[in-house]
Amino acid sequence: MPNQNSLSLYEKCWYKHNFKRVTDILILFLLISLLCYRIISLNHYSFTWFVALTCELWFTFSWIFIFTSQWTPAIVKTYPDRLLQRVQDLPAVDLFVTTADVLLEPPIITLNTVLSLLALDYPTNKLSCYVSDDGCSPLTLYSLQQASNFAKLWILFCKKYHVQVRAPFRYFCDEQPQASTYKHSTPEFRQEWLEMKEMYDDLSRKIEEASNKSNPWQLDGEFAVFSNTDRKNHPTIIRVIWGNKERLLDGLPQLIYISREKRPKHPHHFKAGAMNVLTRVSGLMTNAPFMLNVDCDMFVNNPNIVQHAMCILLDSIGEKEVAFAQCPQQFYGALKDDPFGNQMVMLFKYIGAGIAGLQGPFYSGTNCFHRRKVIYGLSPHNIEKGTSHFLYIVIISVFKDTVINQRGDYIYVLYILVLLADLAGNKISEKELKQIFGGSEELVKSVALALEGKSYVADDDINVPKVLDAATQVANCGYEYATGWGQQVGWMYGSITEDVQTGLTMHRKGWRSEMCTPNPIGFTGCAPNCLPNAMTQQKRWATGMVEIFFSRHCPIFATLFGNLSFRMFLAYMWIIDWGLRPIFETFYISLLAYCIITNSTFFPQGLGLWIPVTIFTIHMVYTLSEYLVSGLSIRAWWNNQRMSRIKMVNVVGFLSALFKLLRLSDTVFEITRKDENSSENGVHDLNVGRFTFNESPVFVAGTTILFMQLVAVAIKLLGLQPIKSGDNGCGIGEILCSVYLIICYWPFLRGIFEKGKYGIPLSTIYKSAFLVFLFVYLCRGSVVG
Ligand SMILES: O=c1ccn([C@@H]2O[C@H](COP(=O)(O)OP(=O)(O)O[C@H]3O[C@H](CO)[C@@H](O)[C@H](O)[C@H]3O)[C@@H](O)[C@H]2O)c(=O)[nH]1
Ligand SMILES: [Mn+2]
Repeated sequence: MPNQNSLSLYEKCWYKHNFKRVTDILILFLLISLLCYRIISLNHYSFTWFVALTCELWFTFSWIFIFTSQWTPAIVKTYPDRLLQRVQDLPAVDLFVTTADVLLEPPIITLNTVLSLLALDYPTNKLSCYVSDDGCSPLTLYSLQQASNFAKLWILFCKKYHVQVRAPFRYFCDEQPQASTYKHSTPEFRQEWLEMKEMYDDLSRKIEEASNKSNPWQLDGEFAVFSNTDRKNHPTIIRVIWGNKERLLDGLPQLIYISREKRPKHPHHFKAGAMNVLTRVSGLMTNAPFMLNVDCDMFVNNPNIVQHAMCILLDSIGEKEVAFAQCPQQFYGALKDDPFGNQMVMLFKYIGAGIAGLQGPFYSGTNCFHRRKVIYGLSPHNIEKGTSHFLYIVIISVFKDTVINQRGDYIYVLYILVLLADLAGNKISEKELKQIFGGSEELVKSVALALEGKSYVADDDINVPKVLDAATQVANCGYEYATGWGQQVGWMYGSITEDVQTGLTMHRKGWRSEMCTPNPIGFTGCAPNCLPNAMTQQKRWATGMVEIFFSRHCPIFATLFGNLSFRMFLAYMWIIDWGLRPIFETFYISLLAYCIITNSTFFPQGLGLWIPVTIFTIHMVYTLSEYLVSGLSIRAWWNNQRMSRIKMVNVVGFLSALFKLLRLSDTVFEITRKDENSSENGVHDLNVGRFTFNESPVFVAGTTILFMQLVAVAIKLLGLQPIKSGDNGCGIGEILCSVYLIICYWPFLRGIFEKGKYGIPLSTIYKSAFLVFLFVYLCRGSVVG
């Protein structure tokens, strides 16, 4: 029997989906045939054929991104029992929670997430929880203070009865304790259960009352700092809600509230900015070598999740190669049959596992365990970086003016410093550290120690003026000026999908990442539960991806000049394609309507028509079979098919990134609304899952597509198409596709005739009608012309 100490703490197993591979290759083959067909039938050459060829070329690329991403899926198995045998003294972990708006993210949700973190099955003296409040709300601070009183008893209760879900609102959502799920269903347990539930109800009532209090909130005593503050204009506020000076094993993990300074005209970089402040403040207070970050709605679903993640990060190989351990995102209270296509079950199952089998999962912004030193810019030791980094320096020098932002020269110097330091074996002098990490002596000291893998604690008691002053300094908005934060170190700036971009910089340096998927899964949160929220989230992602593609973080550079593996590059292109593909889809869909309106054709003729028909049929049948095999319904499959059409025309995301690139406007991080009981109140509601609309431009795009197809089909039915001599008029293929799109957009069609939130606003209808009028006019013009 092998020695326990020689066994690895986690294992990664690759597996094959043979049937999937065959289907994927078949589709690729058909796509390439279609391209060949286009090219050899150049005698049809026209503008429409050129547009069709370009779009189909892109769709083929898209397919390559997808199928290479899911070609070699892998699964990771972790062994926490081996970890506990081997590691006597578990490392400290700083827990970060971000919240930004008390209306969209009710404090009761944040509080539940915090409670679930405080109750983790991990030595409590090793945990410190930092809550960043970009909303600067006294209500959030108040809720956390109230929570800390409740937390002591809650933690005891959870540990005593091995509660799995430690977010009380989920645990108590049943009126009765579910006896079957607890071994300890004794009278004593039932009694304690009732007491805890009562206490939690009290707590939530208190917070609800405080939320409903008329404005302004009573700002006296401890809350006086919040008077005269605006969420966009206020000083730094840091409160140690619970310090654990003695570092008692059975105490409460430390709990710290931070609202970073905000001033108008100062860039705040949304979540990335908040994460960097959390990193610096925690660097001064606890400086744990590992950090977990979660969105305010992502509560712990497996109390042993830290041990599982540590198996990956402390493993002898993982230690040298793995930058972060990412837990998947799963959602509670899922609506039946996934009407808005945002549960992403299949996506995680196939592509998620596939990418995990490459250089590792993307960092997805939440549920992720990071190594502090990697966040501080360290590269893996065992990667040969000599030549590629030298090349990188040369390239950066050549493209300095175009690739690097306005603070060009300064950032450039920093770049070279970091790269040279990398080459010289990761030794950076204190002066250079100061240039990169900013002017705080204490922070620089703690960074130097963190980079060497040593811990640093300013003071046992974090609640003393010395520590708080230093922490306030690094949370102020001027601190980052002319430093490397957001450029070389910390969470990266420049894209509103800071997560993908930050993960990419790590992969570029040659780090790997691993998926951490114990059973039960580590975290659960809430997915958008109405169409406008789902579309806004999609739009944000699309924008962020385009921002990354057109920046110096573009994966093409990362694979050419960095250590991003080629297949990982294709995987990144798969996600970036969320932002690029809508453009091609929109052109393709418009082409369809154009051909019907002008009585022309862009589909292949004769036998060639079978190519797209076969691609479509195989794809539909195969995806359906995947859904059924995974135990999902036909309805769920259809909803996802439909939503992928509806979301893909979300060109608005692309356009807002384009406007930013052209410096016409700036992008905004629109926060996703979180609801405490997204499912419960919907179970008996027949309207749950029904499409609702608002004035958002994303609906103008959808309504325009629908009108376009309706007009096209009407023109065909009414025989208003121009007469064409010869046989190259519009055929059945175009009509069928158009009808298919109308079926996908059926909820929009209903929305035109509905009132209130179920109806598409008149202003949207007018805008779309105008656009379609223009489109038809131009189409007709092109025929006459
Ligand atoms: O200025 C801001 C904006 C957002 N947030 C926080 O960032 C988190 C993510 O926002 P959310 O609206 O929940 O984003 P999601 O739609 O869930 O987006 C996903 O994608 C984002 C990037 O677009 C990542 O940042 C998220 O972690 C990831 O869950 C939340 O906790 C917010 O409180 C801030 O702290 N400051
Ligand atoms: Mn979120």
